[in-house]
This record gives sequence, C-alpha cells and structure tokens, in this order.
Amino acid sequence: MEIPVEFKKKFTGLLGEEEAGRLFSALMEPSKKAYRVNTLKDRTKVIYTLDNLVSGIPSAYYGEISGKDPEWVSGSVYSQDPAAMFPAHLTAVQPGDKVLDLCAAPGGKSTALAEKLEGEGLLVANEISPSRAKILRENLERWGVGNALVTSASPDKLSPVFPEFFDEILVDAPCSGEGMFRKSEDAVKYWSQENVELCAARQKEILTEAVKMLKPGGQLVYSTCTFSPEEDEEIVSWLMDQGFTVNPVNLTGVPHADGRPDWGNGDESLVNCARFWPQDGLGEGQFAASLTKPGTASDVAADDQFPVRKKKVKAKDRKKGRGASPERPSKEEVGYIEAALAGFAWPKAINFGRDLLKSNDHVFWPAIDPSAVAGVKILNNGLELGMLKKKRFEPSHQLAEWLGQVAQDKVVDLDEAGYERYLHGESVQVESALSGFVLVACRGMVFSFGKLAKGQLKNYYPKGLRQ
Ligand SMILES: C[S@@+](CC[C@H](N)C(=O)[O-])C[C@H]1O[C@@H](n2cnc3c(N)ncnc32)[C@H](O)[C@@H]1O
Repeated sequence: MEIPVEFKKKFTGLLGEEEAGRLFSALMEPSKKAYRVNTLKDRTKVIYTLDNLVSGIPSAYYGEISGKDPEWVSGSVYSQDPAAMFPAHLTAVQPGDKVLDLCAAPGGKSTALAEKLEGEGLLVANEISPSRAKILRENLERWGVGNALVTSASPDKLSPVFPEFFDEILVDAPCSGEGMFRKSEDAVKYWSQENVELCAARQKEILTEAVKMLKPGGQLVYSTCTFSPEEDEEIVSWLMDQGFTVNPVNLTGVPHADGRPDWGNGDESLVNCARFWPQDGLGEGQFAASLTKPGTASDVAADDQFPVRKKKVKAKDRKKGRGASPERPSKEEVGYIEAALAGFAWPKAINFGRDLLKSNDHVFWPAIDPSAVAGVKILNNGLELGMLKKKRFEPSHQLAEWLGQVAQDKVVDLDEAGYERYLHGESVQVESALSGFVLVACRGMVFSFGKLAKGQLKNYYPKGLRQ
C-alpha cells in the first residue's frame, strides 16, 4: 500500500514525526479481525475458541470467521473490526428505548443496538442506499431481531416523520475512511483533502436531520472511521455550538486515545471523545463521541407513544404499494397461521388475532404502526411471520431466525454434509418422525425453515441467500 503523500504531510504536522511514524508503520501491518457473539442467541453452540477477548466489549473476540459457518449463517456471530464495536457500545440504550441508527448498513452496529434492546422497544435502522439497505435487512433478520423498522431514506425524508422521537441516535457517518486504509484499497486510492472537506459538509447535513429526531436530553453518538479533525473534533465542536455537551466515556483498559481539544474548538470536554488509532493495537481507525442534546425529556409532549403521527398517503406512494393500509388477518386466516406454527416455542408471546397485520398477504407483527411511517421506503417493519397462500400459511425466513433465539423441539439438526446441501438449495433425506414445517439447524444452530414429509426435508432456505 502506498500512503498518499498529502496524507503523510498532514498527519506529520498534526501528530509530530514520531507518532506519525508509528501511525504510518501500523498502516502497513495486516488489519485485525474479530467477531461478536450474539447475546440474543445461545452462545454455547458456538465452537470457536472464545479466549482472545476484545477488551471492553462483552462477547467479542479476535479471530476470523467464514460466511459459510453455521455460526454465521444462523446469526450467532458477526464479523466486525474491534474499534467499530465501540460506537454502539457507548450508547446508553436500555430495553424499551426508541433508537435510531441513521447510517446503518451493513448493520454491524444495528445488530449490537438490537442486542441492547433485548427485543423491547424500537430500533429504526436506516440506510440511504437501497442495495445496502437490503443487506442491512438480511443481517438484522439473521441476528433474530423482531423489533426493527428497516428503512431506506435520506435523513431529510425521515426527520419530519420522527420529530424529537428517539431516546438515542447513532450517526455512524459516511467519511473519508482513513481508518480503513488497511482494509480497503479504495479508501487509499480515493483519499484527498478535498474529499475530507466534502465528507465534513455531508456529515453536518446528516447531523442537522439527526438533531431534529432526538428528544431533548437524548443521547447522540457520533462516529467515523477516519482520523481527520475536520470530520471528528470539528464536527463535535459544531454540535457543541448548538448546545450539545460531550459525555465522558469509560474505556478503562481499552487501547485508545483521548480526543484533541486543539483539533476542535479548544474546549477541554473534547478529551471525552475517543480515538482508536491502529498503532494503539486494538483494531482499525475509529472516532466516537457521546453527546447529550440540550433540554430535558419532559420538554417533549407526554404523548410520545407509537404511532408518532398519522400521515396521509400520497397517491403516487399508494400506486407504488407504499403506505397502503395493512389490515388484521381474518379469523380463518389466523387459523391457518396457528396450524402452521403450532408446537414452536416463542421468544415473546404474540396474540395472532390482535397483534398481527396483513399487507398483500404478508403477515407481520409490526414494530411501529405502519400508518405513522407512510411514504417512507420500508424494507421491513418488525417481524415478518410469513405469507398466506390460498388456504395455507408459509412461515418466513425471518421467523426461523427469530425462533432460533430459544430452544425448540420441532427441529431437524443436519450433519455437515446435509447442511452444505441445504445451503445450496437441495432437499435432503433425514431421519425424523416430525412432519410439516420444522426448523432446520446445524450443530444446534437454527438457520432456516424446512417442510418435512416422510423424512424428505423440502428446502425453504431463501434463494437469494443460497451458497
Ligand atoms: C460508515 S457506513 C455505516 C456502517 C454501519 N453503521 C455498520 O456498522 O455496519 C456509512 C453509511 O452511510 C451511508 N450514507 C452515505 N451517504 C449518506 C447520506 N447522505 N445520508 C445518510 N447515510 C448516508 C452509506 O451508504 C453507508 O452505508
């Protein structure tokens, strides 16, 4: 890797010869690999050696995993740079909170926020790019998350829908990616001071909308994977000009450096920002700050329950199938759902008659009243249970991954060869007295539905995920 000359000059000026030299040498080293183990699922099934802990993050370990492993396919582990684990870790999210991850794809931080919610409250995971939003949805599904609204909107389209609504917002902003130099050749190739400045302007635009959606007294965690002060301390200083305060973070024992007041507005509280430098040995480069919005929660009207606000559906959105009013499934349809899903253990009780909605035959348990988010491009609202097909019901892949959070009796556990064939999309012969819809697992980790008849397991692993 050839480090850009202008970048070297800039950071020699900022850090001094010696420290800059340490940074440039670290950038020539291989990147550090790590993964998180899903606390929503049974970690005892994971067979990796769980001894090389990432300091400061519960359930995170150094090591490399494969996207073919049952651990990954069942959403039991997620590969993530150790430093990138800290922004979600620094949020004060509690079960029941309303949380927004505004720049969320591919979803590493969203999966961690969802773990903190423990299935209670709401996670809105938004990604502006439609193709990346699809991957975000897949990753949240795999993780067993049932209380997320996955959207694909630009922040200015989201802010009118959620005024002062969220308890915590994470803005993991698009940035110049200097902290990714070891992982991405493109980050090196496209680096320029001009791009740093363009990124800083875009970060302000994104944050302007984020601020509107945060409750007074709410927490904003701002993070980037870059070192340039223009995108880090200077942005935090700009938020301080709007009355935000920078919270101290407790990172005892975690290799990191304090924020630099002299790289921002000079205010001493900028030391509360966390800088993760590759030369400190944790992982790649990352910057994170935890901020509090001025005001107190009582400044918000008491009526801040879901739904946020009902919005009229525009004719053009209705035409595109957006915002059409979902309805409750009929009694007869509830009967089909009950018949297909009898015998599974539920992580949370769902009243099929009262809690479920149906839209174009898709049956789902909403995370938020759909009428409150009409007009927003939604990829998933809560837990998709499955589809009504004439006089029967076919459960969804998301439901399999969600049910995988708890021990199940109606499971077929495949051996390695069967697992590989199933991932390819083949039907497999198994020894089992079960029939109808069953969960499919490998080494006890559920990753799909299947349908059993006389020992023949019909494949329900989604076509788009087959490998
Ligand atoms: C650093 S990445 C997010 C990584 C993600 N938080 C994770 O942990 O997996 C930043 C994301 O912001 C998105 N983005 C780009 N421009 C944006 C904009 N103007 N507003 C909001 N998001 C944007 C990018 O598509 C990208 O997915």
